[in-house]
Amino acid sequence: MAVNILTLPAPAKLNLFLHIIGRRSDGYHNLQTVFQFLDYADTLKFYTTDDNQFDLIDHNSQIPRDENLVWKALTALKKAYEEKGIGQLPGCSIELIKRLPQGAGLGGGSSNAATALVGLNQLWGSHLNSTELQAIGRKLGADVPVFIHGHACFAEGIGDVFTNITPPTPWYLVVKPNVSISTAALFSHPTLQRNCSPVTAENWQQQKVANVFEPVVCDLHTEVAMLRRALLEYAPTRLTGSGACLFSTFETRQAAKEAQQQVPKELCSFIAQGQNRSPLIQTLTQ
Ligand SMILES: C[C@@](CO)(OP(=O)(O)O)[C@H](O)COP(=O)(O)OP(=O)(O)OC[C@H]1O[C@@H](n2ccc(N)nc2=O)[C@H](O)[C@@H]1O
Ligand SMILES: Nc1ncnc2c1ncn2[C@@H]1O[C@H](COP(=O)(O)OP(=O)(O)O)[C@@H](O)[C@H]1O
Repeated sequence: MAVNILTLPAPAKLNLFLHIIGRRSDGYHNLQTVFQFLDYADTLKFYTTDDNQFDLIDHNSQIPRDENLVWKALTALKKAYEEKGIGQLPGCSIELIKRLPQGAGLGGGSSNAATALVGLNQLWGSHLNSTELQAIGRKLGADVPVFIHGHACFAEGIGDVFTNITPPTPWYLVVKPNVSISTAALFSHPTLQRNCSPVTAENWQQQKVANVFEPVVCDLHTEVAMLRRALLEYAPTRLTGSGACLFSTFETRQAAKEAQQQVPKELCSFIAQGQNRSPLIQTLTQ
């Protein structure tokens, strides 16, 4: 009989701002951004298996197993353990319970991958440290390392070099317009601003920062532009990552709730509080 041995959250992130400061020879872009985690998450449940095999149980994401970042993380970590000469890993089945919308700029897939790496590493004997897990995660996606890092931070490089910060923890109303956005297509869009003046971990809040994807996404999708204008009536509002989610910032949950009531019902939306540490890391260090 399969036994549940570990349950971990895979939280959403917001990019409080996002600047591109240059293009790299490998096709990636050098960014500056601030990552903050939310208390809103997918869940990964880890089970023992009777036959010592590996499996992914995924009832609602519709992603083929081989393309699922949880499966890719499991495969990559198994390989790293084998390379270290640590053989005969205990079988394990991971159940993925999704709440985060996809293609949302909330990093759901990356967060799932990071949580799988951290959880499996714990189950298999914690042979890799955070830096080693981040190196494996980076190959799965630029956004994976920050979820392993686990602290709110100012990030540079491709989004994988971190300086911890303590941003305020307001309430966010997060709204996903009904549009689908490809991160890769946006990074190669001709009108994207790629030469922002650098800011620092110390001064970004005093500078006029923005998300460079926001004007491009609003030009491509009028529904995002309209929703942004509507939300701006209630609170400061910005795109997270490459979209499509917008987030509005409130001092109280009540104020966020009142604004949520004005958002058209067909748009998926939720209220979450900003966190200075990822709920995943909080769980592991309690
Ligand atoms: C824009 C951000 C901001 O946090 O988030 P999302 O909108 O995805 O949430 C990330 O940089 C997205 O990271 P992630 O989604 O992991 O990117 P990857 O899978 O590694 O790459 C997807 C595509 O984006 C491009 N890419 C990504 C990161 C980066 N610093 N420069 C890039 O040019 C890559 O060339 C690739 O074509
Ligand atoms: N477990 C997963 N959860 C969400 N998306 C996944 C997962 N595995 C693979 N993906 C793929 O990753 C892409 C980006 O998803 P996600 O990380 O949610 O992006 P974003 O931060 O851009 O919203 C999705 O289009 C999806 O096809």
